[in-house]
Amino acid sequence: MPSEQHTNIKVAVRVRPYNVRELEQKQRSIIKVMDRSALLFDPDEEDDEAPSNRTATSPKRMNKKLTMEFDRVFDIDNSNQDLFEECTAPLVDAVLNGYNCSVFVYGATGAGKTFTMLGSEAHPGLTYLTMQDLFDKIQAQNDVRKFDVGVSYLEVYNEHVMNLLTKSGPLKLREDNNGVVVSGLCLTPIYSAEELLRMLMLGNSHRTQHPTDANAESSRSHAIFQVHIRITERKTDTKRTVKLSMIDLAGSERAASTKGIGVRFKEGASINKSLLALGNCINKLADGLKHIPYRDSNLTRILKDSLGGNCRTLMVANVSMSSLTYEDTYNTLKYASRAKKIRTTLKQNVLKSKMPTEFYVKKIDEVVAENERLKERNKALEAKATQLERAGNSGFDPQELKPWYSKIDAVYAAARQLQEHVLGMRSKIKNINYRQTLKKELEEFRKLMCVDQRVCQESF
Ligand SMILES: Nc1ncnc2c1ncn2[C@@H]1O[C@H](COP(=O)(O)OP(=O)(O)OP(=O)(O)O)[C@@H](O)[C@H]1O
Repeated sequence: MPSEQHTNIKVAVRVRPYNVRELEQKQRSIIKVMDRSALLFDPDEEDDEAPSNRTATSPKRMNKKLTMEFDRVFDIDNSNQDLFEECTAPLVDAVLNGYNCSVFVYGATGAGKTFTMLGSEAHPGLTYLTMQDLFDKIQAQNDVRKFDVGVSYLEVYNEHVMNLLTKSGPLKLREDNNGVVVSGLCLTPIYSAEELLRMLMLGNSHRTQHPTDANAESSRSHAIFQVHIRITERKTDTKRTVKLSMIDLAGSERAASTKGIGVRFKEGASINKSLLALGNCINKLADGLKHIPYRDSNLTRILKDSLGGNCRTLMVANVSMSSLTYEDTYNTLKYASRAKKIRTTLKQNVLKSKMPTEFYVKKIDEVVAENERLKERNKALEAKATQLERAGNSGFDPQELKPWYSKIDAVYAAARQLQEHVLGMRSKIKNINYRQTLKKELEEFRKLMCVDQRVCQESF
């Protein structure tokens, strides 16, 4: 039986260094990293390492002087590699052990979410490092396990769910027994790390970006990169399906801080609406409430299983240390503190694929054998009854036969029940075989569709 454990969402905070604009404006630092897991928000003048940085334009000091604890705090000199080694490499092991995992980055525009998730050529981000590690580990286990890997890359832009890997219209979300499903989304099969990273780059190039005041290359959509892996144990044919999701959320800035107008304002409003819905879900989950309003936005519908489902989740809260982003940083840290309280339930995903049929075949053999045995016993009892009847005709008391008659009736009833059971089992087997045939055909069809799509993609 797969075991079940409860665990809290892990929250890491990453502080980014000053950018040129912040340096030019000589802003004071509103974050002081205390140690590996604590920071001081809005420190006192004497805690402030650069008091001379204060200018007349600096926002008024609020003196919150809040000490906040997280699972890990990464300071300005920590690299993407540091985050990978401490936070996402353990998730790769968990995925290969059959647990769904999610990583999402949260923070204001320009706070370093995309830098953390995607990085650059010189500083590869978490997605790149994690995928590389995943494929290295897959390669190392190839002798004992077979891996089928498929990826999808979606963006939620103005509440529309778009496929970043193929050019198609908005996709619809629907719910089934396995959770929220994106209708018409076809996974792209992947056979190597290079191919996977190519898909990632292709998706990134399709992502909606526009400059804002705070970030020249601001991502205006939420991006969800998912790797679906079917792991087959070569020895036992036991299968597990697991999912690793890497989510780069759009900036959580207040609409006013980016001064958007027209289309940009609509974007900002939509981003804020979905992040507000995310905040509501985080608050309710942290309070342990039963009803969580996932349906309030497409983003929260997609993140449902990462937040409240069967998933090991890591949230990276990105913040800048500059007082220019005082409110946004404070809000991000408040969100992150709330998220730390969310508990998820972890179950190892195990799907026994061939077992049920074998199991039922064995069971039917047992039932048929039992039926034969009862028939024999029945025959013997009938013969005995006839004998007794004859004996009764020769002066035997018929009352003595009564218990034998009821025994015979009971045997008949048991035999009838077993026969019904056998019929039931046979129809179950038929159903299973039929379902398996359909599944195979569906997989073939999907593969064909994927090949078609890739051919189309390549020819564009
Ligand atoms: N830790 C860091 N070290 C060095 N540079 C960084 C770091 N974090 C972010 N930057 C730089 O800051 C700028 C903004 O970062 P990024 O695009 O990642 O922000 P973002 O949070 O994704 O913003 P948006 O929500 O607008 O997309 C980029 O030029 C990026 O290279």
